[in-house]
Order: sequence, then structure tokens, then C-alpha cells
Amino acid sequence: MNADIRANPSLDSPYFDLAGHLGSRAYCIHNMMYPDSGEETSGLLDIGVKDLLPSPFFAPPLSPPKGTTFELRPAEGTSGVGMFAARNIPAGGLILVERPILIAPYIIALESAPESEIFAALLRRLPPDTVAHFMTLANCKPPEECTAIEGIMRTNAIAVSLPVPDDVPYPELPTHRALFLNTSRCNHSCSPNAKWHWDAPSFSLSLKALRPIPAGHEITVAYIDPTSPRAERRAQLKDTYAFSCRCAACARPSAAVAQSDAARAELAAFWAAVLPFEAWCRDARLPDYGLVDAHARAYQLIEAEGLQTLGIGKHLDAIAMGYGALRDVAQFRVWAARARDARLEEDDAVGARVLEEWIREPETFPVWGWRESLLKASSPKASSPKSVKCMWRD
Ligand SMILES: C[S@@+](CC[C@H](N)C(=O)[O-])C[C@H]1O[C@@H](n2cnc3c(N)ncnc32)[C@H](O)[C@@H]1O
Repeated sequence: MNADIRANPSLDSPYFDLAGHLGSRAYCIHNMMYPDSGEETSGLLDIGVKDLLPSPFFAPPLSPPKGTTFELRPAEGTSGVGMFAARNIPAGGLILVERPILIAPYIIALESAPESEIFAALLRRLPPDTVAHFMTLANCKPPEECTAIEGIMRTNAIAVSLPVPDDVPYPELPTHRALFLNTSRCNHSCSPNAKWHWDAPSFSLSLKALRPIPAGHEITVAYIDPTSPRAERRAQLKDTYAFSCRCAACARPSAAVAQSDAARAELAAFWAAVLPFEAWCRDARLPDYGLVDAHARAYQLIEAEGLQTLGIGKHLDAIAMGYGALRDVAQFRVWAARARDARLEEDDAVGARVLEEWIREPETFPVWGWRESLLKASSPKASSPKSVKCMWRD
């Protein structure tokens, strides 16, 4: 393929509009090499975006998990392969870390070549065994819709963002689709036990367990928003990935599905509806355990639905804060210990250490007894410790 390489003034234009500039973007084909693994990524990059990448481009070495964590084999209920735990994997355990073999802008504004040609050209720049591996990946698109190469990209590619400065004027420009040979083998579940995370600076995707995965169990991720009702999830998966989901959440009897749909809708609406911590502390009309009960319910629903992908850490933090604000030493210690463990699972050793100190000496917790003090305080401006912020993750 002859990629268009022209001057690219559009990137500086305040009136830039992707659709309107179709055909006037400038691209280059570029292979990124990784000295730590000897691997490479074949990429199509907008020249303006390439100029924003760190120069010289350097991806720090990866730290993959030790030993074998997964195996690929035929997955029951699917026409293809799935990824299975090769040993017991703890919650938060690293399953794999890998770099993409192909990367291209999410929206390619190039009239001179169709996407199938672009992907074929990128593939030709990779070693033959990598290409052969690519061609074994699933393709859920019929041949009358697109070529096999494009179908494989559309079935397996993941949206990632390039390591460009935060204030890049057009946030869609750094958004790319990337193809990963191993993560592509993860099948979908509406109660996934794993989640991927893209780390732009190291140009790598890591896959981690969301809860303990016993050896031999399938490792699954969510392709779509799992808080939608079952009927919507199934329609979306059929439409985009051409399969009928029969995961444990979808296979429930109808009565249980209604309950599950309601639980998922409640979780989806939770953060917009829940009262902020300080507002609860200051309002005598609210029940003493109102905040703790709301977060404990969300935590229970997450566990029951297998939706740890929504994040349990924020709920554990809030429950510990609630008990701290109520001066309940025993419950504070129980929930702060769970919040600490969640941080360890997220590799946040610093946060875990801070919590450990508060567990040892609850009175040093920044909002200890806060509800009582704020209710007693005559002025609404009574103490407002800034350190309370560090308990919240957002
Ligand atoms: C990203 S690939 C996953 C790996 C794929 N099974 C393989 O053999 O390479 C996506 C495709 O896998 C299949 N798939 C994924 N999750 C599934 C599920 N829960 N039930 C049935 N098929 C599924 C569908 O054919 C889908 O289009």
C-alpha cells in the first residue's frame, strides 16, 4: 500500500472535523521494535499523532507473570478456542502481558485504500509465523461483508490510546485499534472473571483476574457493558460478534433473569444516586448506617452477579469510611482490612500501607468520628480534612 504522506495542517486547525477531512489526513507505516522481547508492532500512524509520541520511542521492558498461567484449547459452547487457567490464579493475579502485533487509527480517514488493504499491508511487514498465527484467529464476519483479514481485525481488535500528551487537541486522534494474539482468545462472559488494562507508556496490555480463577476454568472478559438487561446484551453480542451468549448469567431461568436485570440496573445507576460521604455525615435526618448499608448492598449485588469488573474497591473504602465516621472500631477494622486487600490486588502497595496504619490505630483515621462531630458543629464549615480525598479513588 502507498500510504498518503502529505503535510498535515489539519491537526492544528480549530475547525478540524474527521468526517469532513476524509482523504486529507497524512499517514505513515511504521514498525515499533521492542529490544526486551525481540517482538515488533506493525502500525499505521497519522503523522501528526506520530510526532506527538515520545521521541525516540521507547517502551520500558515488561514484567510478565512467572511460569505458565493459561492454556488455549477448544471452548465448549463456542465454535472455537478459549483461554483457560493453567493453575489457580488469585484475585488480582496477572495472567499475561503482551504487546500488539498490529495497530491502526480507530478511524482511518484515507480514501486511497480500503481498510482490508491497509491491514494486509501492515500484516506483510510482520514475520511469517506471526502472520500465520493471526490467520488462525476468529472471524465472525461473513465473506460477503469483508475480507478474512478485515474480519479478523473487526472480531478481535481492542481500542487503545497512544502515549501522547494529555492536552492533545483532538482526543479521537490517539485512539487506535490494536490486535493482541493471546488476549484475542478470551471469550466473552456477562460475569467476566478477568479484565484487560492498556498501559500506553509500555505499549502493552495486561490481563488480570477479577476474582480467584481455579485451574482449568475458562478465563473470560466482557466485550460489552454487562450492566445492560440480558435481552439487550444478547442482541448486541449477536449483532457485533455473531454468537448467542450462553454464559452463566444468560443461562439463568426467566424469573432469575428479571432479578439479575434489576440488580444490574441498580448497579449501573449506583454512583449517580448515592449520597456523598460528607453530605451523609452532615445530615441528622439520614440513618446512621444509611451510607454503609447502601455500599454494602452494592458490594453484595456485585458478588452475586459476578460483576467485580465494576470495581469493589470504592465500595469497600466507603464502608470503612462510614464505620470510621461512626467510631465503630470492630467494623472499621474488618472493612478497612478488605479495602487494604483490594488495594494489594490492584498493586497499590502505598495505599495498602496507609490503610494498615489506620487499622492499627483507628483514631488516626482522618474522618474518625466525623458524623458525630459534624452533626454537633454549629457551623456548616466545621473541619473538612483534605486527606479524606485520598480514600476515594476517582
Ligand atoms: C475475540 S474472539 C474469542 C476467541 C475465539 N473463540 C477463538 O476461537 O479465537 C470472539 C469470537 O469468539 C466466539 N465467542 C466469544 N465469546 C463467546 C461466547 N460466550 N459464546 C459463544 N461464542 C463466543 C464468537 O465466535 C466471537 O465472535
